[in-house]
Amino acid sequence: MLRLDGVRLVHGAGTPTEVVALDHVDLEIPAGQFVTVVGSNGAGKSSLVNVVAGVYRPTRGRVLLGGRDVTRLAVHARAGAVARVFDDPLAGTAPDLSLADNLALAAARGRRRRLSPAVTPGRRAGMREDLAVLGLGLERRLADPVTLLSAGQRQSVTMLMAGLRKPELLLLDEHLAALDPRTRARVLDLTLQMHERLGCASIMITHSMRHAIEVGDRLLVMSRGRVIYDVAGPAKTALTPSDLVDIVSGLGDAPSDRQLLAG
Ligand SMILES: Nc1ncnc2c1ncn2[C@@H]1O[C@H](COP(=O)(O)OP(=O)(O)OP(=O)(O)O)[C@@H](O)[C@H]1O
Repeated sequence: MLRLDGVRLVHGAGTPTEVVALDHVDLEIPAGQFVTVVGSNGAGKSSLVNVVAGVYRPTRGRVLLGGRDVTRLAVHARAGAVARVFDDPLAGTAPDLSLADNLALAAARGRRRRLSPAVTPGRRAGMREDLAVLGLGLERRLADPVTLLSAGQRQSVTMLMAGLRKPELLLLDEHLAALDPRTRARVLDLTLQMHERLGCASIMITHSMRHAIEVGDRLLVMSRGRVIYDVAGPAKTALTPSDLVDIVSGLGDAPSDRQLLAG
């Protein structure tokens, strides 16, 4: 379970370029829940994920993971519990290392490093099995540097790597954005299978209104650093993309920033 208590994040505090990226964010996401997040540019979606991942320390408030206060833990210190997939398919893997080495590094993430051969024959067999599940023939390419793989193949491998450490939390930062429609559908399937298998909490940032509505259990809309709309169940599935565009752009039924401030 992920919990944010009164999280505020200010960049450049006290300078002329001060920006309040997150403000009064209170959020609980139980294990097993898949949450989609939408909002216009600059709404605070990446800031939310960055605070949860430990990239930024909140100016105020707390972040709890599995009941543990991780607010002051650095990215590497929570890497065993939090996995993240970025929008750039090239960001999640080390390009010059082989597929096998990338998988070995991912499996070791968040663990104490030991001086032992990274890829034993036994581990190689396990990697082939894991890769075969992707259905991309990558189980025959363990020795290839990942730079030879297509964007969709790399993002699929990144998803696989994210799941290897059995994280409590999966952060998906527009991870489908750079993919063509067919690959996008395949990586989304893989994402949902992984979420089910891990039983973790997942947060998926998207600019696709259709995905935001159709995927997952709960939908959050962010605006100016706040969660202004939080919907689940039948009310979520009843939304249309056009309703959601209205809410995101401040024309719909979500409470306005003015109402939130008043309340
Ligand atoms: N490192 C930083 N330094 C200063 N300001 C920042 C920094 N990171 C984000 N911001 C500002 O914080 C606000 C929220 O940005 P954030 O990236 O979280 O928005 P977003 O909803 O993810 O937007 P997008 O959809 O464009 O990615 C913006 O005004 C942004 O310019």
